[in-house]
Amino acid sequence: MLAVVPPPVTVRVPSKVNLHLSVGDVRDDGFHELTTIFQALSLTDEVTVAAAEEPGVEVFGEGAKSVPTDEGNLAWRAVRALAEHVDRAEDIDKVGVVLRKGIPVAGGMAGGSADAAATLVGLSSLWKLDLARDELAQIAATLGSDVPFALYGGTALGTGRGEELVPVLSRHTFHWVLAFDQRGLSTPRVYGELDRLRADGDPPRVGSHAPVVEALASGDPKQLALLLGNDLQAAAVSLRPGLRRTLRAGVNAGALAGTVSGSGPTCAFLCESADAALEVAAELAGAGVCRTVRVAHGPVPGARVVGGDDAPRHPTPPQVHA
Ligand SMILES: C[C@@](CO)(OP(=O)(O)O)[C@H](O)COP(=O)(O)OP(=O)(O)OC[C@H]1O[C@@H](n2ccc(N)nc2=O)[C@H](O)[C@@H]1O
Ligand SMILES: Nc1ncnc2c1ncn2[C@@H]1O[C@H](COP(=O)(O)OP(=O)(O)O)[C@@H](O)[C@H]1O
Repeated sequence: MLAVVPPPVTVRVPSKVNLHLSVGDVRDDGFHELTTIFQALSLTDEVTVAAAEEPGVEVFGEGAKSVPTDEGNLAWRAVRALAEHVDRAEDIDKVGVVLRKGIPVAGGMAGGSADAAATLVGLSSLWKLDLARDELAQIAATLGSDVPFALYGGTALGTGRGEELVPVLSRHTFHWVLAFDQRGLSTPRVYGELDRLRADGDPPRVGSHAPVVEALASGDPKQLALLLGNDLQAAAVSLRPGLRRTLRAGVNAGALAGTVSGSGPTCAFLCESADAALEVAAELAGAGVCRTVRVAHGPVPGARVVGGDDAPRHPTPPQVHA
């Protein structure tokens, strides 16, 4: 009898920007207590999970050369974690994962976390596991602090180490320009630099997240722009001083405000409209302060199946290269 091979499953998964990131004390487990507001953006990765004779991960696209393809890849860790969760560890020898990256690697936009979340969704579909998203989120949290958010997407308040999520009402669509830097920044290094800055002095801290929640409900980008804040920004700028110039250039190009995304070095600029974002992107691309510029909008949904390999592809967001 012929074995029935299930068709490959492709999952599209968003990046994120932290609209507000308040870093508290270091906990006993080495993680920092966070209060953050995530927004999922239309800059995405696509992850295909398939039954394969050769198991493993292949990576294409943005920054592919710097992504590990061994056990260090978060997508592969997701395969292992899900397989162990459903008692099918022996079956991972028949799983292949292909990553098509649009999210910059080590860019502060949670690309690796996105791939892990997409792999959980893709493999549970391939294996017809019918697991609730909340169950996947529990596995996701073991893989990284940002992984649960990539499953849900939208706009959410994250607490704990970032993995405890509550949705936040966000009216309308916000338009962003993203400036990718030449090289990535390591997340643990940026948290370490913040600890060092705080030991030496008192870098400014963002206030309460409550006004950000109100601005999101109002849907007014001008109101939100005044409130963007990130405690990790000082640390990212300390490690990569050129980011100061990038942040200035985005605002000079007409953005309402700019922020370092998470641990950086990607800078995210909030714009008044989709047209304004295209204008800011074009001007920023010409300013010579970053490697590449992209436009994106948010909020968008979390990791979701878009079909098999031959399913029609959605257009990627317009891209402007520096
Ligand atoms: C900074 C943020 C903001 O959303 O995102 P990125 O900029 O990396 O995308 C996150 O806190 C990153 O989350 P994620 O990248 O999943 O981090 P994890 O793998 O869980 O942890 C990597 C390392 O970051 C530090 N870490 C992470 C989260 C946290 N609440 N406190 C920490 O101190 C720890 O040094 C940890 O060993
Ligand atoms: N699937 C993946 N995509 C990108 N990076 C990955 C992946 N799996 C593991 N990594 C490693 O994780 C590091 C952080 O990657 P990423 O999630 O893109 O950045 P950030 O934590 O800044 O949002 C990378 O430098 C890379 O070595």
